[in-house]
Amino acid sequence: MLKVNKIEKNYKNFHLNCTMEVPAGCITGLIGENGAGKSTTFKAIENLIFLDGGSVELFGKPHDQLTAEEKQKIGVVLSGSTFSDVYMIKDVVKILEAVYPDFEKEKFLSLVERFRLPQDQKLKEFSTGMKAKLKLFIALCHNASLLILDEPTAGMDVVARDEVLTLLREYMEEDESRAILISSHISGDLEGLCDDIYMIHEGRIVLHEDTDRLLSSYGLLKMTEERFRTVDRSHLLKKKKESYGYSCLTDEIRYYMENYPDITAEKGSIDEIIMMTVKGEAV
Ligand SMILES: Nc1ncnc2c1ncn2[C@@H]1O[C@H](COP(=O)(O)OP(=O)(O)OP(=O)(O)O)[C@@H](O)[C@H]1O
Repeated sequence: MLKVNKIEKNYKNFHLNCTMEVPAGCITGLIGENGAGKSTTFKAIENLIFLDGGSVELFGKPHDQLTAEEKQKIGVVLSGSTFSDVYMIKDVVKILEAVYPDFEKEKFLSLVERFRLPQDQKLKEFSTGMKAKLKLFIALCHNASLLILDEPTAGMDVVARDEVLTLLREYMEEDESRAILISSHISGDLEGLCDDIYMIHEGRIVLHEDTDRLLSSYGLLKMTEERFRTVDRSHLLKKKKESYGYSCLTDEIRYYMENYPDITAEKGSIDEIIMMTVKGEAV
């Protein structure tokens, strides 16, 4: 449904070089620290910035050749974008009715009620989390087949984040041919939601993995220096020197558990896997 093929974007101190794919029926996550290149990737997909190289395909077509109807099939949350502060929900509804032929007004208003957004206040009086929910409801309410969501949970508390993740799961359950690309720097949000996860660091994709495999097969191994010298390194991805020897990231934790009982093996959290992927040394 979405193919990002070796896109490049050069800023003064930043170079993006990214390849990724979002198939129909999948929720794909993009995770990375501040400044890693998530928003730049999303803007590139949305054709909001000029590319220095590569291409983006949406629904099998170059992204700059989509018809108005095809563009309506994409629901977008981008960081920063919002309506005028003086609008109230009823004004937003009027605009959405004019912009989207497929605008689902009843669904939109039921979400506004379900998530308790105030209908008698101007947007400038909305909290950050309320504004973030409003942006997401707009993306969800014009029957899009692909959602491109840049940090949709930014500014939300734990309860609101959980509610929103439930909403996204419901959206996929309604029609399994849909797809979602979602970014976050909070790994917990993506861990329980996404089918696969891309990690971006300094503009490059440093890891792409099925979420189940990431959680079941990746792990951290702790071993003495002596063991490190003799261990089979074919499934070691990164290493880090420690006082006791080495800690290593593996994508085959069971292999080491079965064959090296003297090695301490721990299933890593996604945050630990990211830290080792980014900060660890090549083996
Ligand atoms: N218009 C621009 N001009 C120059 N540099 C830019 C521009 N837009 C982004 N950058 C730089 O590109 C890099 C990536 O920024 P980007 O917003 O894509 O990161 P991000 O992963 O979305 O970060 P965050 O989690 O903080 O939102 C940063 O170093 C940023 O300073």
